[in-house]
Amino acid sequence: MNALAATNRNFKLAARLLGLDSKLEKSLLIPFREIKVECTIPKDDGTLVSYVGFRIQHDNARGPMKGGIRYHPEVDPDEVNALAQLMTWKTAVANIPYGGAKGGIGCNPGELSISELERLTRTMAWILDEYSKFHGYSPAVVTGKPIDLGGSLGRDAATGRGVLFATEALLNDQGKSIVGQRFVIQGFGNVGSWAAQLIHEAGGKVVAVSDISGAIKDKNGIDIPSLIKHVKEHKGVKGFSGANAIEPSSILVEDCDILIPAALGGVINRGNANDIKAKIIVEAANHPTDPEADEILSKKGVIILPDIFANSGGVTVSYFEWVQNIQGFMWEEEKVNAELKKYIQQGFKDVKEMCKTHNCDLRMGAFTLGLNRVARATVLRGWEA
Ligand SMILES: NC(=O)C1=CN([C@@H]2O[C@H](COP(=O)(O)OP(=O)(O)OC[C@H]3O[C@@H](n4cnc5c(N)ncnc54)[C@H](OP(=O)(O)O)[C@@H]3O)[C@@H](O)[C@H]2O)C=CC1
Ligand SMILES: O=C(O)CCC(=O)C(=O)O
Repeated sequence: MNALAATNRNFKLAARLLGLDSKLEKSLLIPFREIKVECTIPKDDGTLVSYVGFRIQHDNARGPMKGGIRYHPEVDPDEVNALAQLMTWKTAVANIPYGGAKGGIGCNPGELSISELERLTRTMAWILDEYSKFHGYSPAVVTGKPIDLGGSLGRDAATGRGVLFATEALLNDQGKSIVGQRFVIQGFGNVGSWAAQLIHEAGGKVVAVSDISGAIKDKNGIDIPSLIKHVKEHKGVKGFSGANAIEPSSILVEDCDILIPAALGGVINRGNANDIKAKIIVEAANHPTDPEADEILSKKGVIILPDIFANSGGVTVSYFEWVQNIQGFMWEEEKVNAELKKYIQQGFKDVKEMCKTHNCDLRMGAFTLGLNRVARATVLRGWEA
């Protein structure tokens, strides 16, 4: 099932649980605005190359439409649409004053030089610069900026740290702690590597990890600081001497207590769901689990902390960055992390409350929470059937 069909299905299930008015339901599903552009840029060798880009703004009932940009050769409008919609529910679950949006550019960023990348998009600092050329210096218009240009301390680690806090909230609810839990992590980029490092520091055992270069395993727990050093030097987990190489395709079905997909969408599907051994899945990636897999995993008793809650640490600290820019006052990293913890703990309580009210799993708890908040804001702003 493609990302949009899967997201729409979850949306419709949640709308039914909430008993949402059918016209309101339809209006919440349709994106506010979809933009497609062709970016033609000169390559470093002087030839011209064209890339397609999308920006989908899904909903602004609760505030400005917020969301990142995905650079991937196979990015398509349906996927960006699904990701934009997920941002609307995610910002509502996190209870931050934003709507949802997402961008996508059909390119392989690894194949572009720094100057080609700047010509194509301009990254966060370049976006700030471009906007400021026309409107005056405006740091709050973009988040994820370098610290020197008004970025927030703690933003780099925020999604991984949020994953840790979300996992702790669930384990505490079960009367357990992170100490000694065995984790498998797919993806060792920004989110996966920070999650691994923070879980390791908190006493969890990361027993297997993968990235595009390969996969490694040590059932006694991988030394994550040494692995991070290795990845910096060798550009991937492959060849790390402190663990054994395993088949990358087996990463999701490795023996563990908690599985963290932190790479791509759609990786947990009916092809592998039956073989998953984890008792808990924490969705650090966006939409890693297909609805068919959701059903299989639910029958197996696997608990899933859904993406729109589990990976909300990133956009929450982006919100803190925006707040700091507007205040003109930079917070200490301890404050950023402490505030993030409060938001994630409150989010978990709110999701659980919806699970109780609607007798549903955590994914539907999060979807009903997000939808309900956006629906309320829409009606309060004067929506008429
Ligand atoms: N960054 C953020 O703040 C947020 C990110 N997310 C989501 O988290 C996920 C990861 O994002 P992020 O860490 O920022 O991205 P990165 O690009 O930094 O990292 C992605 C990681 O996944 C690896 N990877 C790619 N393909 C595969 C594959 N087939 N098998 C195993 N590993 C693979 C990459 O390997 P390699 O490096 O070798 O290419 C890399 O280690 C995405 O779904 C993103 O949407 C969600 C919320 C916020
Ligand atoms: O920090 C941001 O605003 C981007 C967050 C995002 O794109 C996501 O949560 O998927």
